[in-house]
Amino acid sequence: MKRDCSSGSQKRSAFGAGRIVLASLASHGFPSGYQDSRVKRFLSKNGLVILGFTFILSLIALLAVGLTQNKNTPENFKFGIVFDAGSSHTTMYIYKWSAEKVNDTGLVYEIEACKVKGPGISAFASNVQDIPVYLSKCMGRAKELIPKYKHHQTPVYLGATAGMRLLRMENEQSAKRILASVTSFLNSYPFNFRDARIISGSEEGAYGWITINYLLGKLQKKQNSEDPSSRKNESQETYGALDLGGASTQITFVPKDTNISSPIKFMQFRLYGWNYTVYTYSFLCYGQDQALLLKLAKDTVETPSGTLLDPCFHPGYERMVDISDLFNNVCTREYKDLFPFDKLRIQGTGDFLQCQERLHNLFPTTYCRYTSCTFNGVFMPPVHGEFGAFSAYYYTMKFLNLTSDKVTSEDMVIEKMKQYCSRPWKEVNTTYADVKEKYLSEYCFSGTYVLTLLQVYNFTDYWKHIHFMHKINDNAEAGWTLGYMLNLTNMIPAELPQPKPFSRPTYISLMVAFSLVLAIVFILGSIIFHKSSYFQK
Ligand SMILES: Nc1ccn([C@@H]2O[C@H](COP(=O)(O)OP(=O)(O)OP(=O)(O)O)[C@@H](O)[C@H]2O)c(=O)n1
Ligand SMILES: [Ca+2]
Repeated sequence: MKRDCSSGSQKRSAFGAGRIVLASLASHGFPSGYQDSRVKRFLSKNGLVILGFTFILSLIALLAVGLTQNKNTPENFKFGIVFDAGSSHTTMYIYKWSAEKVNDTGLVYEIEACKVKGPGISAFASNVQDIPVYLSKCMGRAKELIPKYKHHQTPVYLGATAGMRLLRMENEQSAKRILASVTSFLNSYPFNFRDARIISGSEEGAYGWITINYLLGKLQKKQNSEDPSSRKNESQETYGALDLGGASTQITFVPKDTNISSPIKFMQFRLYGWNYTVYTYSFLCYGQDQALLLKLAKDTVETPSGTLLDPCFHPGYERMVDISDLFNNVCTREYKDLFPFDKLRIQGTGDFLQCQERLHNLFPTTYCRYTSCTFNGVFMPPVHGEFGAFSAYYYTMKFLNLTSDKVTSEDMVIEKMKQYCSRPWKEVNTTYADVKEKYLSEYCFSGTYVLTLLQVYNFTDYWKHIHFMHKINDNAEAGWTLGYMLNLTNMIPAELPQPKPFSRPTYISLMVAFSLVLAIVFILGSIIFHKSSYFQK
């Protein structure tokens, strides 16, 4: 009882302002008790209406603020341009990604692969003045595809590979002049030009490895695995990378035993919170164009006659090669000799087994100072894991219809090659009239070369672990360029990005739920207060 009285008086005193209103109404001639109860009723009725109204308004405002803050605003995209200045040709890649999701993996898309018309950039040693015309078409394409207001913040890189490495060995000044001309031309565009340089063979191998594992989601998948032992799980393991160019070839993979003593320093990467120990090696002169020159040079030295019967070309195929072109090259220089002819006539015989025998001569494997070697006495740990084979590995095997996962053994490839090489050139040429003659005439050679190289690497009983690939998951082409850009723009963090505690829908739901609870508590409190003060009255 005592408690009730005291609470009633407290509540009445809280309405002190109401008393002043009552006093003024009383002075207008109403009996004060009557006026007091009417005003109280008015307040308790309309107070509830006002409170309810305010509650609905607040709820709408809260929802509006939450949704506006979190609504799907048009994504803010970023772009990056990388020129792959290879030995046989140059391609400009444009990549696009969402600025908000910069550190996630698999989110960068290749939106353009512009093939520069003409030879590789190293062919411009004596005509650097033609470089602007050479590159301008693809740069025009970049201006078209990237919104103007993004130009100044779009980085542009040019990386030159084995063709320029060979030119630098031959004539460093020429290589410098080419890069200077490229730099000044690319600098004249409104983009954010970063640099034009010759990348090393190890970089080429490592960035190719990063590219395919990024696109295959092998780096990010580990993010979801809390248990480090699950790294042993095959699906979590990285893919090795096999890249075959015109002038060099790279092999890169995480060896099974990373503790073996190695004369070559393994590369160490920390990506998304995991350490990787990676073996990579680049064989200069073992790209498929240089390997063909190497083979022809050796053949010419061994049987010096103006005509070469060549089992690596189709029967009926003929080609003339300048002796000066054949030997005026860093890769073949050691075979240079005086010949009584200045042109070599090649006549195809189309014999796969003989071709393979000759190609094996390019890979001396007897000499090895280490626990295991590949060829030329180069250390290489045993191949391990799955492999992605791209660039000329892919072009060649794709043409020969050998990229399917159903091709599970080397024998299947051998059978196909035997049959393909023996086909007369005339028939091949008419069947594939739409294929560039330079490529078409060499698929017997290059198919045999791919097979031989993989045998030398010891893939003979391991064929089913090779996956020939070009565009991965429709995102981007396999190659070193994407990995190069991801690295230079710091898009692959060393540590795992910290996830947000709540997803957006959870965040909004929690905000609404707690606001509702607050509002209900407030309304209930008000009702209880009004009721009790009313009854007390
Ligand atoms: N559709 C195609 C395209 C290219 N090629 C061959 O593939 C090789 C070049 O491969 P690529 O990866 O383009 O080499 P580059 O990058 O130019 O050379 P490198 O990496 O050695 O600098 C060349 O021998 C070319 O004839 C092919 O056989 N079929
Ligand atoms: Ca290449």
